[in-house]
Amino acid sequence: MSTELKFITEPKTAAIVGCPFSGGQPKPGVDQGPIHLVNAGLVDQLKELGWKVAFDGHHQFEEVSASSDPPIGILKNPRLVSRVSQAVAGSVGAHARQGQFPVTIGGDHSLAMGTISGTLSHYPDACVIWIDAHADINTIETTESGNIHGMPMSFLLGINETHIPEYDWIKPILTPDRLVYIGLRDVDKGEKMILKKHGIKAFSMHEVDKYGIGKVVEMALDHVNPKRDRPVHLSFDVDALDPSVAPSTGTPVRGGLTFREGHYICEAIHETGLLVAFDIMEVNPSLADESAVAQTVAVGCSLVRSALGETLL
Ligand SMILES: NC(=[NH2+])NCCC[C@H](N)C(=O)O
Ligand SMILES: [Mn+2]
Ligand SMILES: [Mn+2]
Repeated sequence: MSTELKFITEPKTAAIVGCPFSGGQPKPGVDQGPIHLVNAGLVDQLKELGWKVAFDGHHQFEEVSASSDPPIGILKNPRLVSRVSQAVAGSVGAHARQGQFPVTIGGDHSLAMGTISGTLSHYPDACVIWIDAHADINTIETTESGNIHGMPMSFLLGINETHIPEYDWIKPILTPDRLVYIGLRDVDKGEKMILKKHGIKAFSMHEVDKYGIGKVVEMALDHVNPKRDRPVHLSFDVDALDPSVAPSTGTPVRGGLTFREGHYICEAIHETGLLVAFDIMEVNPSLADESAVAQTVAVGCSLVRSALGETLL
């Protein structure tokens, strides 16, 4: 491994948190993402990098019947999404407390309510670097789709005006200055207003084009981690990558990160030594043909390896 991750205890252990879950959005298949990533050899690849790997199967989430989970406002599967993320928060938090490095594989991005809550339960001053085509910060008031995978940040920041008791378990301790985005290019009108109102820093594809990815990652770190002392949670939605690089995902948007730009982000953040958790989300193996699926799964695995210290030389 190139750099030591300073918050992680020896012998370095990566805990795979497999989350076969699709309830935060309507397209079936994204729940199969984690199974494909593990079947592609992710565990052995991380061992090859020098990690001990803890993986004892994918999460088995409780079932919540559709009839007992009617929409709240227009939010779909609100109780199910909440309970699943609460369970994930428990696992991620437990691994973090043991000094392990949780690698959460989704599943849709609503799961980040769980992963980030878990990280913050052990590292309350952690910052979040969110790599995505989307801001996923819609509130109960602004969401047009009602898909909760477009909303996790609003719950984590505590900026919803409407109170939904089911989500009371989320402690909104993340502050807007400890969140930064890279890769945005499909941001809803309401989300743009939220980003402005709270002064949340975002590097869209425009800034990636303008400054180059090296400078953008440096500026992003300077913003959320000026003294380079805060633990970093990196949440990576594969749709941040261009659809030519990662085609098998539910909400692809053209004009995305190249293969190298995506990997560079993971490598550079690993190099800080501050990384404490990584999510790879929104791989949907039932979208696109077989070779496109294999390509997307392979990219998912290689992003995880980069975040865990794989270097080119
Ligand atoms: N995790 C994702 N892929 N999110 C896509 C969100 C799309 C849209 N902004 C919505 O709120 O529905
Ligand atoms: Mn996205
Ligand atoms: Mn996302």
